[in-house]
Amino acid sequence: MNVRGVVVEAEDPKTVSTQYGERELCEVTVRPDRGRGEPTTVTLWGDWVENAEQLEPGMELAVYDAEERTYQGETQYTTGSDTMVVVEPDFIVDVTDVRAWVQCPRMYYLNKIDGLPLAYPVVKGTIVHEVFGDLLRGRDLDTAVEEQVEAAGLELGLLGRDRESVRQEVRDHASAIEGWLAQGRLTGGDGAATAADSSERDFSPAESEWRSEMTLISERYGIKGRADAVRRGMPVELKTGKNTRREPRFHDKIQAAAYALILGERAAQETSAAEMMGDGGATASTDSPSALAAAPDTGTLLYTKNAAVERNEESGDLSPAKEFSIGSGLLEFVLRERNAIAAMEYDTAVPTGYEADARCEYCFEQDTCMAVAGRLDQESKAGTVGSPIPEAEREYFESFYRAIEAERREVHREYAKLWEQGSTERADDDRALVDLEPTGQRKIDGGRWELRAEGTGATSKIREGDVVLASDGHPIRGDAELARVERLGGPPPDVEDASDSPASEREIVVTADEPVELRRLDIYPSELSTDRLLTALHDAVLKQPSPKKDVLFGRRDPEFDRPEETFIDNNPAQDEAVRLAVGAEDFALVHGPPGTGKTYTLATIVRELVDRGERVLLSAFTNRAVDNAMEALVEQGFEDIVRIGTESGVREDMQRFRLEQTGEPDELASDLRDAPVVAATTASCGSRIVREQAFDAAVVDEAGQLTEPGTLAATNLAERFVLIGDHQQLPPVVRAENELQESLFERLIQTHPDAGVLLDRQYRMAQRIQAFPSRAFYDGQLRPASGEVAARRLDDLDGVDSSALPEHLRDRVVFVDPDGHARGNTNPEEADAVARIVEEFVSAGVSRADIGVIAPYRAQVAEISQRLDDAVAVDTVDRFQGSSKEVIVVSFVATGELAGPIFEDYRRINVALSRAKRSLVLVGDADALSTDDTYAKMVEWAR
Ligand SMILES: Nc1ncnc2c1ncn2[C@@H]1O[C@H](COP(=O)(O)OP(=O)(O)OP(=O)(O)O)[C@@H](O)[C@H]1O
Repeated sequence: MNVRGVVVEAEDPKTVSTQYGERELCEVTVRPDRGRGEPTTVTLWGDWVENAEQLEPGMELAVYDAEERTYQGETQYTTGSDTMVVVEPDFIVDVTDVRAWVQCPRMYYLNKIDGLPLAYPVVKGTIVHEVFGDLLRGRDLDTAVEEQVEAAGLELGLLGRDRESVRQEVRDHASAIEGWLAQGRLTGGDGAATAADSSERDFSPAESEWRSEMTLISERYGIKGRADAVRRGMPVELKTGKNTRREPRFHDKIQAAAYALILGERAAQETSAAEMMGDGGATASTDSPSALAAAPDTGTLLYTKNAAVERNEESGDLSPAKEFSIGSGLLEFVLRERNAIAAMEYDTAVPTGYEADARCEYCFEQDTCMAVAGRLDQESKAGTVGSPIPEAEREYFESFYRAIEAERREVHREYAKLWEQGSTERADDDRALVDLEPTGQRKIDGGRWELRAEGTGATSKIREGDVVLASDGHPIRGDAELARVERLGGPPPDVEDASDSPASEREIVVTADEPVELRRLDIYPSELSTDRLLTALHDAVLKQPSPKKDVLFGRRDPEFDRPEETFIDNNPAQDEAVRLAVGAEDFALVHGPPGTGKTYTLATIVRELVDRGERVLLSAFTNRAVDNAMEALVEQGFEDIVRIGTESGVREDMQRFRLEQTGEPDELASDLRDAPVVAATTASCGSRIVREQAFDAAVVDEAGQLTEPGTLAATNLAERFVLIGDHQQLPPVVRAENELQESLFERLIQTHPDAGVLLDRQYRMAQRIQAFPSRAFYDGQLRPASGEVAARRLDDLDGVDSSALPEHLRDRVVFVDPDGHARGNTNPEEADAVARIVEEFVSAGVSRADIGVIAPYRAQVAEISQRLDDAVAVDTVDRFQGSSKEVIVVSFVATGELAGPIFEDYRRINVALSRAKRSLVLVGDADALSTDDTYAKMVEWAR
């Protein structure tokens, strides 16, 4: 029997005498059904009391395989021998965090706020893990070592390591693995070879029951992680350290046992699914194994350094592989520790080290731990050093820490949707591509797999280059692998005339470590960006010098030493912006409404800074903006740029600037170190590689779209910074509602208006088009940059004759009410009208590539796309930010009473309305729109 509910009360533990002696128990009252059900009592016995003591009203508690009894007519539950208790099951704890927590709760916390540094042991560890995966996939040892060391070229170069010595070291580690694998191949691996096992003699590892790098997510226990390998259903973990004892280290066992817990859950699910199939889809048989009983009973730790230890120096057990048995006691312990983390995180508390049996004397993190505790005024078992930072800074740290953790919970909600939502619901929510038809798979370089399938033509948030969960039907319960999306529809690159093969238009191609029957792709919720926000916050508050913090915290005004020069002679505001940016001793802010030459000004700023001998970090929220800024630099004749990014992230014409990570360490490192301009997204600024770099100035575009810690990721790396953006356009993309929604740009422009310049001349919209956005969003300060811009008309375009348009479409701004009906997030009549309007413009001579259609919802985007040629760009506002078209058609979808601002936020409507140069057509229900003040004014303007 499973019970799950919201904790109403947890009583104090009591000790009672039982037939087994004195035992502790704790009674917990929960309300099932997320707090809506009638209260019921669950009695937690023995070791589970530890978790009961951590409970607080409001937390969720799940008790699996509880025993049920009736007491005075009331049904009660109690823990029995197979029972597993989970605190806050929706909080998804990473396996490596459980391991760190068991070592020391403060270690868990420090790892979380400081991230992994660029350090040789970390890089070597990654290489050895990659080689391990390669060996499992049947690759030759020398090739694998060679290629993986090569692939880490840049990191090794930055660490001053030469390739040959690293190769040697990795080979030593890898030969331990290979030796062990070879032994496994001969004997079946469990050391108890039998005649039957000899049939396996010729199997290469790839063909035996090995899975490398298995992504495991548990809906039952709220744990996730990536097991290095799973062999015959049992976890294998690789450690690049040495261990000359017979037994694996305790916290290493914890990690393997945590995977075993999830593997047990999967095995039990598979059994019950198989049984359900067996009895024709009826109920699962009651004697299917419990998840606990189905967990593998053995784990293996591979200490690869053991093989390289000098035998005459060390005594002890030098065999690299150490097996250990996993009993239910260990699995329960792992879960209790996981629960302790979830309970502490419930109110975003900070661990002290007293929560578990931390031993500080031998801890290599002791100094850091004491310093962090001292500066943030935290309690720590290790003690503290130094004096606390100012209170305002501590408050800032704490409030952003909480905000980022709230965001993390939202990411966890995304995980939960993987099992809570059915496949259709996920597809409707744009989180998955379902009903794919597998069309083939083949092995590619490096032993990886290319998987292909035919899509249904449906769209989702999944994009090429994304890492997704590829599965045979269910991302958690089915066979699933992390995969990279290589292609999503469109003609295959090697077929010139795709019209011969219409099927290929829907072809989906992904690559993965292991083959999966490709039937479904799901968005993989990643905590990477939340992790990076935390490290940026940590670096800003704990690592930045005081003078820099003084301006950030308003203790000092930013200073300027403006040059007298003229930089841009035809636009005074832009010119002033460059002067301000070049003369900034702390920071400068450039506020650029749509089309006002932000990118042009930014490129001038970067060039001028470099001319003055400064090293510049050029950053922005999206890859697209980074590429655009680079393009503007190239147009101004500046090419000395190194671009950090993945192949799929960087635009084709900017690939030539991209820094390869693979190759000769020295060369790669100096390519990066010597570059006067390094360009990277703010997310990449938090990577191990960029986080190590230092700059004189950071120039950040799209700063209005960045959270405050997101901006800090870039500004932390430089002495001074220039933020360019517009807080009246798209705000930061965050899920939680808290201070992350306000950008640093917006905060600073409000507190230090003198440090900012408003670019007030726009080079895009005809005067008639700019009128409303200028009035509604920029206090009427926007004006056309020239008479030519103000007077823009369709007829100026080659081959266009606006008199061929129907009368009602001839004005520069028009409103069309097609009398449609919204159905959910679509409005088919409106989609018909949009398609007709687009065709009218095409008939009047406008090229399809010059027309853009914007709709508030992806469903309506899909609805309209079906009716139009691919050459017309149809998308949501977010995808249009930063671009423009000659003609823009906006579909509003909504009919009836408006529930909110349709485009989520008025800033989005500003973006939508300001993309058009010569013609803007608004398609919507005038009555519905007029129920909202802002829209009413817009309709009035457009009519
Ligand atoms: N001072 C200038 N003199 C001449 N042309 C300019 C000047 N500033 C900008 N432009 C031109 O105006 C156009 C818009 O400039 P840019 O792309 O830099 O605008 P933006 O503000 O970045 O646009 P968005 O709002 O889309 O981000 C470009 O074609 C650019 O070359």
